Amino acid sequence: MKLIQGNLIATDMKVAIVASRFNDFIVGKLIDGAEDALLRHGVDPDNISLVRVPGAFEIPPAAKLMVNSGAYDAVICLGAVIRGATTHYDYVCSEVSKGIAHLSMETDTPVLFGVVTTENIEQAIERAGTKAGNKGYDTALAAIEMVNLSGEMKKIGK
Ligand SMILES: Nc1c(NC[C@H](O)[C@H](O)[C@H](O)CO)[nH]c(=O)[nH]c1=O
Ligand SMILES: CC(=O)[C@@H](O)COP(=O)(O)O
Repeated sequence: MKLIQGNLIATDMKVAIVASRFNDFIVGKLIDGAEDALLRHGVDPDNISLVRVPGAFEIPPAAKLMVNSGAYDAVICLGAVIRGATTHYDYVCSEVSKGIAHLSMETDTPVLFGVVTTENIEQAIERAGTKAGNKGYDTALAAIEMVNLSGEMKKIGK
């Protein structure tokens, strides 16, 4: 059986991070985690661009602009949506996940979903560098793997 998978080699990668400011106490930690993963896997700091948007709802349109620039090997989307007292949470989560998923399907550029969606602030803190790890780090690793995998899949049939 021929296994096709991506390595974690990132030395020549150009990466865009699109991160929302809402709940920045959490999102800032996700950005730190993503930057840590990228730098420790060899990405040049000058090849990382950070775009800040107001809230998670604004991530998909900003990510689309970064994809369409053609300047990046991957686009990492980071945010923190924490349930409040109304159904607003459900609509924001639904549209952000749908928007990022749709974008990832309409482009060959890997677009990664690093938006934590939690019932409360404690769950968000756990996923921003404490007992449940850092979802920003995890998402950046997935970006590196997908860029490598994309390169491998382009060799198929050649
Ligand atoms: N409640 C949260 C929001 N709400 C704001 C929206 O994302 C959007 O910016 C606004 O509706 C204007 O279009 N955003 C988050 O990222 N996290 C939340 O918990
Ligand atoms: C995820 C949200 O939009 C939420 O934080 C908004 O809070 P609320 O539902 O209390 O207005």
